Amino acid sequence: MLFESSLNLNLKGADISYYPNFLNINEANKYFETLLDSINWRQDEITVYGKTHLQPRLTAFYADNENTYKYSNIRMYPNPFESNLLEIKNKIETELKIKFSSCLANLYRNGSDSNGWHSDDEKELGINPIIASISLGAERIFHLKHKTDKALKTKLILHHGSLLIMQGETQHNWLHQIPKTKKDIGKRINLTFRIIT
Ligand SMILES: O=C(O)CCC(=O)C(=O)O
Ligand SMILES: [Fe+2]
Repeated sequence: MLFESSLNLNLKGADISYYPNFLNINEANKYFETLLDSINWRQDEITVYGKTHLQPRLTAFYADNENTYKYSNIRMYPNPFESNLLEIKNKIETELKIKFSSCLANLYRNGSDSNGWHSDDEKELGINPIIASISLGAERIFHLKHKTDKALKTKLILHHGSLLIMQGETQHNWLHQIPKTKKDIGKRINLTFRIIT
């Protein structure tokens, strides 16, 4: 059973579980190497608090429909799914028994790339979205903090081949980020499968 070693974070007003070995090492290595080249990576300009700057990572957006995804004042137009992403999507869907429509991919080129505090609460995700997030490559730290109760925060390392699932009220009550790190680390790919209708 793939999910035998899972961890529920047990956070107030959140439903987050973590599966460190969702992909085995051979699958994880293969997907990391192929997706670095096969994904249509780009660096967009975003506008946050009225200021426009380049996003501190590369991204790409894939979907099996035409629906766009708008966040931080950019609108992402989907590419059709490519074969490796489809394989991973199918594997997650088989395990979770949920269909995803879309995948937002992130490439953190080194420790200077990051993803600032946010919730995935855009209206096209619907209420209480489920997000399945795959990590490949360098390990990065995932920070979580409660929106109102300042005492509540936690962090976990996202391992190569792992799956993190956020669902329920998580995005209402919590923010997450991938901070920069001064460590000399390599590239990390993150794939967030979402339902965008
Ligand atoms: O890179 C990660 O693990 C998080 C990505 C993320 O939060 C997002 O794309 O919304
Ligand atoms: Fe996010």
